[in-house]
Amino acid sequence: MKPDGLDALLESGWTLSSDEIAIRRSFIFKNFNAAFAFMTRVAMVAEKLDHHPEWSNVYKRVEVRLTTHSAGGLTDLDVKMARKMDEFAGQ
Ligand SMILES: C[C@H](O)[C@H](O)[C@H]1CNC2=NC(N)=NC(=O)C2=N1
Repeated sequence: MKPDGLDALLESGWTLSSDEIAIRRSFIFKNFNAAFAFMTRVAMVAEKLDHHPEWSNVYKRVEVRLTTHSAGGLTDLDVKMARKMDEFAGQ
């Protein structure tokens, strides 16, 4: 069952994994400081929602994968996190 809002995310830069259990996006910032500031802001939301991204950072790039481990697929929480990330990244 696809969560509400997923299609809009997929039209705005997020991509669905081939097994359809996760979405991904690559964010590029102006420098490492901006990338790390983004990650810090997202970390606060992740703790609040008890929903955590899989991500990696190299210099000014942050690669994100969102899925709900307990559900084995995508839920409303992934959509919520993706929207927050887009907002914080100015996307
Ligand atoms: C015990 C704790 O609530 C769970 O492990 C939470 C933490 N963060 C989580 N994050 C994500 N992405 N999926 C989960 O199922 C999940 N579960």
